[in-house]
Amino acid sequence: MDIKQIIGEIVAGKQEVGGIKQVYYVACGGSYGAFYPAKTFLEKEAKDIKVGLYNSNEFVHNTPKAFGENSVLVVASHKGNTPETVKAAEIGKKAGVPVIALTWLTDSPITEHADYVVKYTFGEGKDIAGEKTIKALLTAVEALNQTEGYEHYNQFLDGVAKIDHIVKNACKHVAKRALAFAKNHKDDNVIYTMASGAGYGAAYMESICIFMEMQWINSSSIHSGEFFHGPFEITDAEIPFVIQISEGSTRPLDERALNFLNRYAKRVEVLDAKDLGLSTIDSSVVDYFNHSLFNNVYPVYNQALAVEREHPLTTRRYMWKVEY
Ligand SMILES: O=P(O)(O)OC[C@H]1O[C@](O)(CO)[C@@H](O)[C@@H]1O
Repeated sequence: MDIKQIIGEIVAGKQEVGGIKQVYYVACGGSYGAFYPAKTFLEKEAKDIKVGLYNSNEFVHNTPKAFGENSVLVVASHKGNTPETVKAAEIGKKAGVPVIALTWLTDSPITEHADYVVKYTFGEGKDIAGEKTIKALLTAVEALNQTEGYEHYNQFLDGVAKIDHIVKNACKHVAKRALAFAKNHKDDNVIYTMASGAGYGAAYMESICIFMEMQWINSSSIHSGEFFHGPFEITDAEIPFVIQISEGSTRPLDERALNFLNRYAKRVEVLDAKDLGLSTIDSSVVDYFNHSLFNNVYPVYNQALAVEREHPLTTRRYMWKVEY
């Protein structure tokens, strides 16, 4: 069953009780970040459907009161075995809420508590349109289109059809810059990321899953709009930033932050979605494709950084090794 059919079945099943009123996205770490575009999509485009994005353990211990007969729960876990995400799915299943599980390993614990299991693409040469981020977005787009209606549905599907090509070209485009970045930053003990809008999740993932988890470099993902409300005080010629300049409605926030960095910082890596080819996607929907672009361009930098620092991306000292 594809996502359109899954949502169709859920919508039909909820007709008697008043339809879908809330969609909850629940996951941890990289999977949590991948839900960011779906969350921002429903926040902005839906009039009647409410959306929640939760860390799994927060959802388990602080379950929203509205979670119930009008809800849909979408969980994601790459290997399907993160205990708090499995628990969140179990809570959904027990409450009779339809649970959609996005996972790469379909033979995993999370699938025991899922009504619908959706496998996504992953790894070398993957189809970007089949990734977790786009699958999650499609649950949001279908939920909206099949209830309130979504005027830019066709433009969105056209964006899905274009994203793989755009991302693969962009990765080639940054290859040289990524090598230079890796050389320039190999000895840094802090690198900040900055972003806004639907693409913010990519900056969050780069900070927590790559710089902190996989490279043991201090980091924080600063929201471009929030930069001027505290973080900008740490700016100087030595402090490194990676800034995402998004395409779409929040671009002015990113440009304002970049203008400031251009005056007071010296070590700024600019990832501009416009330069990277995202503008071929219709402006009515382009916001929601920033994440897929940035999140797939970062690995070109990450591989180069890992080689230069002689610190493989697979190295962990605590994760999956000790009790936590
Ligand atoms: O539940 P998932 O998606 O398998 O995530 C497990 C782990 O993978 C990461 O997303 C990346 O290693 C971590 O943040 C997280 O703890």
